[in-house]
Amino acid sequence: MSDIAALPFRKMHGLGNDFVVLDGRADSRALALDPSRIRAIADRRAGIGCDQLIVVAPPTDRSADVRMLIFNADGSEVAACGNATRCVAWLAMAESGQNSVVIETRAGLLDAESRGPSLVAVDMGPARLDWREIPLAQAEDTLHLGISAGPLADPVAVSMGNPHAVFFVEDADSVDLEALGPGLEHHPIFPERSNIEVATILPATEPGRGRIRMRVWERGAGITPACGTGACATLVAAARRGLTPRRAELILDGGSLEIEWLPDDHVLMTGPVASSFTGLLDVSLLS
Ligand SMILES: N[C@@H](CCC[C@H](N)C(=O)O)C(=O)O
Repeated sequence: MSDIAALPFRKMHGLGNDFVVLDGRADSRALALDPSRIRAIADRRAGIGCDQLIVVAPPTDRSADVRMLIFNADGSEVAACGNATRCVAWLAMAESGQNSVVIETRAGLLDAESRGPSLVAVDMGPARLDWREIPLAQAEDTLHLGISAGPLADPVAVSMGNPHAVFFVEDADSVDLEALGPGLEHHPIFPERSNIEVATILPATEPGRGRIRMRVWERGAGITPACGTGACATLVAAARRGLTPRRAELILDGGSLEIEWLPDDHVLMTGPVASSFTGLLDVSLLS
């Protein structure tokens, strides 16, 4: 029998966008996973299966309660993940018994607070709109990016700490994202690749609050049922184009998020958190 202990994990999700969450504060092996191990854990047939692997780590900034590391299913480390931020905030608030928490990410310090037993609001920081911040390979107007693929054209580029290209279409549900996503994700205009959103503006049901149907092809993960940063980027893109007010319900495959682009340019995201089960990672996935 192996004397190497298995590593505890928790499976969580935000609107079906699912995560394997490891605690690097309790076991430093979680802080040293290389991309091939991350891919093995994320594999839905041979591993645990997830869209992103999240490692909770000790903060390096004294004003933060916890730090989170974010890895896509393909093993790439990224700076932002809206749905996982709500999950980590929920865990940190459960640990501390507090109603609010500060989370350190590579995209910055994010303030989160509880809005109910399994509802969390996160200030996702400012939307970044300069072409260098997306980043793009060359100077371009981020409100009208000159790229296209099949029926998709003229996206808005927004960074929420990670890159997004939002295409507005008549009917987001009829877009073949499986076919169009990979080429757009790897388009040469995006030196760090990009997340790709397709969005349709729906009739509003109350004044001052838009409604947007959105689907996503995530960089490093493919089609997922929801993307928190994608929802933030889509609301910002719609408001910049004058298609909605600065607040909207974003209707994703996995459910809805409430998004508001605040006057200080920060984006507030509110949505649910779910903890599915806990388990032990087989040591064969760690070596
Ligand atoms: N699912 C996430 C975004 C995860 C990272 C993204 N795929 C990227 O590569 O930037 C979310 O909820 O925001």
